[in-house]
Amino acid sequence: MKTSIATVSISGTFQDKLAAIAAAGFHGIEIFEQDFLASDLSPREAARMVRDHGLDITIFQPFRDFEGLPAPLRQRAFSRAERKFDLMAELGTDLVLFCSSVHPAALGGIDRAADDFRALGEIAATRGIRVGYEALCWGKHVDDHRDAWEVVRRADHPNIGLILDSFHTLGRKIDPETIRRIPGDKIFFVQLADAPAIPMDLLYWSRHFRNMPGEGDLDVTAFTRAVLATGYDGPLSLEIFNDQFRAGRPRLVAQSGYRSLMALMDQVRRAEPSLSVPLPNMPAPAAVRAVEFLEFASSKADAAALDQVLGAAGFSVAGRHRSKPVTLWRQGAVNLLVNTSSADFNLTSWSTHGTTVSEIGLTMPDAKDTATRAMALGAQAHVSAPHATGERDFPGIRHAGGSVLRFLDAGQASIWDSDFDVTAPAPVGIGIQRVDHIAQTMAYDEMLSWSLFYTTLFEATRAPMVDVIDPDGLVRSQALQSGALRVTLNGAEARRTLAGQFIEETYGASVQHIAFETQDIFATAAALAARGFPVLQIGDNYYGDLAARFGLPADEVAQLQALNLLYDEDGAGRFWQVFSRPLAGGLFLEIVQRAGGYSGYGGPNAPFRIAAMKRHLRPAGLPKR
Ligand SMILES: O=C(O)c1ccc(O)c(O)c1
Ligand SMILES: [Mg+2]
Repeated sequence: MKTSIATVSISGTFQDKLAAIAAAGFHGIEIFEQDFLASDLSPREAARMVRDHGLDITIFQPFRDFEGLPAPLRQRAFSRAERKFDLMAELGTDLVLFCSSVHPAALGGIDRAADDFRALGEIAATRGIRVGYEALCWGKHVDDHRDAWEVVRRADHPNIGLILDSFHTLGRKIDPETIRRIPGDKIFFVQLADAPAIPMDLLYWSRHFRNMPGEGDLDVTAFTRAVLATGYDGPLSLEIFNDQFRAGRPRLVAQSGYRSLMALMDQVRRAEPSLSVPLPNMPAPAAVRAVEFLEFASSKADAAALDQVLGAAGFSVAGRHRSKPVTLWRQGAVNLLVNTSSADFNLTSWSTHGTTVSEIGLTMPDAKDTATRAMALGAQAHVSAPHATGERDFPGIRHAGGSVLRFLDAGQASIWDSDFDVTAPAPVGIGIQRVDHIAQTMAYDEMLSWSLFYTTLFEATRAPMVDVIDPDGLVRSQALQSGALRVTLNGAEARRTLAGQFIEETYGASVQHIAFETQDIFATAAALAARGFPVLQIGDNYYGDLAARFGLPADEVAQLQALNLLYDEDGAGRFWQVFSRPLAGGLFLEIVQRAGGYSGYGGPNAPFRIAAMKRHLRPAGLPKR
């Protein structure tokens, strides 16, 4: 099976696109005519450039408004087609996509269209060209793959075949099972795209909101299963029209395309084992057992401030790494590592971002399996510096903002025995028991990619995306959960938002805050205040509104206010939060309590929290910028 992606899916010049697509591991590209025309390459130069990147041209597209035209428009459409066949000869490609007509003068009738394609097939045959017909779901007369197939069937010409595009089938809610009755050898090409379930005009939805399979809400897996059940063994090609991708980083978008195709094929194979899916086996996705540790990259001088905050949050030093200047801070089941090494990856991370979360250690049912799956999905391995004797090498991959995800084994001896001298007994602490969630900040146009990263690598679920109102712009938040791991991805569209500032000031660090869980937030918050933890002060207006919204008794509101706690409820339960002020670099901490199965993240409180942080960052008395 060949993997392919349309040039329209990736931003940049023709050359940028090719470089990103080749680096991501695709076999071929669909040349979207506009992308070629906009370059100043001759067809032969373009073809050479494609070959030099080790890629094939899988198809040339689109040719519009061909079938069903009356004379003299019909003759003109044929000569237009012949000119494109000339161009294809120079490009060295033999397959072209004709999409169903939207021409105002086009006449309906399956037989009329079939006659046009049969005549075209005769011309194409003399040039060794094959023509595929695709139903655009907004086509004037043909808007359904079943009608397009009927046109192809009646054209009855070896050089005329069908092209299927998951968007046009699924976007129009056509049952993909109907594909199973089409003979596989008459399907010339297959395009894949997903899209979020937002009701809107089909054409507009298609041209702006498509995304990679797995990033949206369409059942691309069912579509692909039906396609492969026909015996089709041609390319599977991503054709994604998306405004963010057009503006995004070519390499990241191409990588997520590759990841989405691999994960899709893996899903297809697992759902329908009788299908032949020509792809090497990869281990199944697993749920995260535990967030085993978070590691901060810092320096000797910078770590002092962090140490102070961790101490005030009830953590204490429980041990040290055997061979590196890494301190283990513990409380409950939370392990925080503070690395002050002036070498290797730690130095790179700290000098790029300042004190930053450089590694997240996750305990998996089988660490090697997770790492193998990550690599099969196109992840980059993180190569560690040589280890001292006795220390183990845990597989790691590159993650957002240049950080590392490290996989540890549930079954094996613990890293705390092999790599650390754990000296102190389990510290008492102030009630923090585990990591509740990790909040990662990124540019808005990277959110879909990182969300796909989690949902394809792990057995994970994603919540609906929510909007968070920052006084200076909108931040989108996407929560994901895999077993014990909860993450929130925050996408900053505006630079002056707190999230946008964080990205700018840390040169693109990822983890903006870590939330810990306690079972008694009132006791924990009181201890924080007593220990000099830099608690974020929440404005009085918030508490007035809280009393009104939830009908809380006055003494309870007063207690929340005294401790600077934020409060929320959902259908299931109750939720309390307390935040630190932004620490140097903008990183901050949160402590939460969940009761009765509350599953959110206090979204309604975010605007108040952000406003309070901004007041803190811009203290009264300083001139406004
Ligand atoms: O939006 C379009 O016009 C368009 C063009 C070619 C395609 O393959 C397609 O799916 C859509
Ligand atoms: Mg298409």
